[in-house]
Amino acid sequence: MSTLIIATKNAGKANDFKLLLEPKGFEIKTLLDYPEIPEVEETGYTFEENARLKAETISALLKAPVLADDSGIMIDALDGQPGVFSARFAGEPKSDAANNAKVLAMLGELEGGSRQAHFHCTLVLAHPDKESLVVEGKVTGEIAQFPKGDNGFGYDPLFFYPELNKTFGELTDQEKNTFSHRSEALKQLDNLIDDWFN
Ligand SMILES: O=P(O)(O)OP(=O)(O)OP(=O)(O)OC[C@H]1O[C@@H](n2cnc3c(O)ncnc32)[C@H](O)[C@@H]1O
Ligand SMILES: [Mg+2]
Repeated sequence: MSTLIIATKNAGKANDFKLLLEPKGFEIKTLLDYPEIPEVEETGYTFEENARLKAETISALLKAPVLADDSGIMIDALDGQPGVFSARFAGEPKSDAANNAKVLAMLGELEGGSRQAHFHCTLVLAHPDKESLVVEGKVTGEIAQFPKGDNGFGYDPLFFYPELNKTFGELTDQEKNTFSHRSEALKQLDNLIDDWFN
């Protein structure tokens, strides 16, 4: 079985990756299993720059294959904000509740059609001796008028997905991992990963 280290400390993402990759035969570890690894500063201005920073830095340190995810939510009415700054949109310390409250306050009374948004995910798979692989995925929806559902993490309770008439916070793990930006990106990676590993 191949071990794959995910360069994340986000328990919600870690859960998504375990559900998506363990059935494919990978043993998944995350930075929660390597507390000695220092924080990688996300100094990039694009998802790809940040995902590369996380994957390539940790892969060099651990001398092992490492997958990193940089993701976020982009809201049309806010010119794509919070985007790359999604994790800390409402400042430090990072708080999902404060981020969601800030988004709702900024959108105010805007109606459904004007609340379009999408989640974006860039994945970078790095190896000390190989060119990194880069893939991406997205999913489109709307920002709900108020948070709904306790599942998932981050902006999931605000992200209304019209196809299922539910927010991502109301989806089961399996539903989220069928339709999410992360699963879209992993489908792209799936076509490439076997060749890359061998
Ligand atoms: O960098 P790592 O350690 O992976 O964890 P992070 O939470 O800081 O992750 P990012 O830098 O990629 O920031 C992504 C933010 O975008 C939001 N986000 C990304 N994917 C999401 C998802 O599937 N559901 C809800 N919110 C999501 C959430 O607020 C994340 O904190
Ligand atoms: Mg981060």
